[in-house]
Amino acid sequence: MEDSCLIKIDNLSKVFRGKGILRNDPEVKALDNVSLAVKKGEVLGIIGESGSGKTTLGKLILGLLKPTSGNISFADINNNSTENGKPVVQVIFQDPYDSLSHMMTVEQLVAEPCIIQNGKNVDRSKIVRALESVGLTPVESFLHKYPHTLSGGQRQRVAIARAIITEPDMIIADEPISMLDASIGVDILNLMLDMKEKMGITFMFITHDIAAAAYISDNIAVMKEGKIVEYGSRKQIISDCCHEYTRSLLLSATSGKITDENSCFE
Ligand SMILES: Nc1ncnc2c1ncn2[C@@H]1O[C@H](COP(=O)(O)OP(=O)(O)OP(=O)(O)O)[C@@H](O)[C@H]1O
Repeated sequence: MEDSCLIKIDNLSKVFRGKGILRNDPEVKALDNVSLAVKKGEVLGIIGESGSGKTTLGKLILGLLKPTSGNISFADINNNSTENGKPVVQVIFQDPYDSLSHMMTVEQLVAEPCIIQNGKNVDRSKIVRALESVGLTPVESFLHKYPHTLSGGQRQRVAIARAIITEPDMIIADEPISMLDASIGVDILNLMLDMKEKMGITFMFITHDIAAAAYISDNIAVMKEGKIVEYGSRKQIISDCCHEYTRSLLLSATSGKITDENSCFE
């Protein structure tokens, strides 16, 4: 694996077997021979319509699903946060209300991933730092709150604080802004960019919204029916895409308003 590479995916396929009592529902080939490299420190946008296999790809990287065939290799990171030298990969989901326990305070929610990872309590200062980094300040006013008392954007910030407290090498953000108002969504994208710059975190940004992908990504992979149909730098995908499907996503998303100058959200 090249030094610049954090994760290398080779010929990865995932077939979901038929469900139903007799397992006679048709098989679904959710991922079809996908090869892709995630580079250290980049934001890699994964875009495609519903059902194109984006979430399945994320779940395979996270180890939540087993591939039908193919291989995922991880760079040897040798940091202190893992025993096996593999990069720490965390996830942020679409619906922060669903992914956060309603019975836990913000302090407990942010501490939990560290307790699971290390089996011991977390320094309060670490929780405070994580909340500060995601802009939930003054921290004291958030520590004892429950998720239902927070706005959607604040809940997503708690979800991000939960991810960063484990000092991840990479975060898979699966449609993290699709349930938020546009301006709050841009704040979350800017927060992710900030974390990339300041903490060196690599992001895989899964979205059906090519405008959001264009705003934040260094490179973009376009998925259709389980395959990557086009891959390139943000500039190549926005200004010089080759595939008809990418062109149709660009047109339908913005009526042609996306440019290579990050202007889609301005
Ligand atoms: N556990 C499962 N069992 C059977 N089929 C599944 C399962 N998970 C996903 N699929 C199917 O695999 C295909 C890809 O799904 P996936 O969720 O990866 O797509 P997606 O691009 O993330 O879509 P969305 O944006 O709607 O989440 C779809 O046809 C979906 O119905």
